[in-house]
Amino acid sequence: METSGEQTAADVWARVKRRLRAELGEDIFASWFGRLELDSVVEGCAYLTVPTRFLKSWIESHYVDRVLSVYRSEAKDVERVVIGVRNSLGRESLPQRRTSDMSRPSTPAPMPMTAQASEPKVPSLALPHEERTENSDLGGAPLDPRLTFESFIVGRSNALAHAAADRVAHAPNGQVIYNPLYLHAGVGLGKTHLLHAIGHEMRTQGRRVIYLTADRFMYGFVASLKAQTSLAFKERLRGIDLLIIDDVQFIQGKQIQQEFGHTLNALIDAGRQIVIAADRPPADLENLDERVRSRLAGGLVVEVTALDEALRTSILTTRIEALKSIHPTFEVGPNVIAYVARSITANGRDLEGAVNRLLAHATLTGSAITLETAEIAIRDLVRNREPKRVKIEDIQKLVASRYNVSRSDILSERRTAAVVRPRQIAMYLSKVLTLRSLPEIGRRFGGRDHTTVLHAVRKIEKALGEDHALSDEVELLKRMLQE
Ligand SMILES: Nc1ncnc2c1ncn2[C@@H]1O[C@H](COP(=O)(O)OP(=O)(O)OP(=O)(O)O)[C@@H](O)[C@H]1O
Repeated sequence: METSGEQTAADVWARVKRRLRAELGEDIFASWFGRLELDSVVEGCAYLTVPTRFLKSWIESHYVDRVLSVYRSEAKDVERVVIGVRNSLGRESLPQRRTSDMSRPSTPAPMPMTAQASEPKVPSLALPHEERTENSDLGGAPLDPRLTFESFIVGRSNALAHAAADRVAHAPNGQVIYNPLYLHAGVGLGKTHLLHAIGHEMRTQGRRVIYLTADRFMYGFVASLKAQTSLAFKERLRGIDLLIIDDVQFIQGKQIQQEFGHTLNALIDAGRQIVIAADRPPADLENLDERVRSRLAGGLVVEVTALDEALRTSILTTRIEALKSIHPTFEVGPNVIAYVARSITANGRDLEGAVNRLLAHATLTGSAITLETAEIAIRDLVRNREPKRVKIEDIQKLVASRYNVSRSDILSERRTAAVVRPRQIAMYLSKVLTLRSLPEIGRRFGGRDHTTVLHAVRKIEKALGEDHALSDEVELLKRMLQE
């Protein structure tokens, strides 16, 4: 049931979006804010979500101050804006596990899927009440009760990471081993799962554990700076046994990085265990200072590689078995499991989504899952994984909106610097992201000659090697176009 409070927050959010659209213009708004949604407003913090990490990092690095100031002009009590990524398949959809920890709020059992199945409810970013203690004072995020060692399936790709996590979590006499333990992997391969598992395990041993995402670390620090309690923040972190930081690649801002470095040093020197996860190895964390990178690399660095078919099959089988305790009639034959394991290769999150889609079909049709129904049920997940075809028109639109020119400027004869550079970038992106030939690209850029396109491509290639900011920018544009 909606409360009037929720309605007010939704009204404010609608006004914020209207203002952003008016201030930034339709193009920019549609490119970056069209999929930004309000999750909740808790204690002066507006939690907003977007569907991809890329959008999150883009908005954070380019627009977060703007969003906050517009928000504040509509709602004075909002002091912070935190942007999270909506889990595309929703963590809620994990099977409910029986845990001994009955004090935690139980998580809803998997929902039968309906037409909204592919866009399930966004998990709330707000902390459950039980977690609003020491953990929330430090900006800590709750641990998901479902992400435990018991529910983690070990296979070739994650055996080393699992063994290291297990050793850290079960170290005798609170010993500190591999400090920091640094896990890295692509999206959805189980890093967060292992971090939470370590956290749960150490909490059950009565150890003091703080789990922070990079956002929470940054906002925790900024908030305590504002309140002039940064010393206390550091000191309190030093009083814990285990600090877990997830998605460390998102830590940005000079002062925050420094603080992060100090915190690492202080905790490691004080013999506290640190466990970190990121989407890349320490050496590739371009945002971070060299000293911090080498500190991160100084413990044990382990990569989780892509889930192989045997592991995918085990994850699917275990999930389906777990769901059967709630939906006893849910039957999925080994041939269907094998088909799903072969088709969904990307990550654990998509496997979870596939199982939920199978459950939805089984529940809605009341019949057993066959290969044909499985194929229909997971079609969108399989299709989404095919590399996206990028259109030149989309490149032109995106680049134009990014550089505040119009698409017709890009196609025009105009030769002012404000137009030439974006045009060259758009040509370069067309060359590297599409299969079009140089003459074809030239034709689509207002009927230009192929040598003009070649010149633009070479020019941008050269500039990318010399200008890091440009190279980051172009990389972001590429990712945005390919998402
Ligand atoms: N080995 C595994 N056993 C069981 N579940 C797994 C395993 N690997 C991944 N999963 C599941 O896949 C989903 C995604 O995993 P997780 O959130 O840990 O990924 P991640 O590597 O942290 O991804 P991201 O970088 O997007 O945060 C979770 O539901 C997790 O439980």
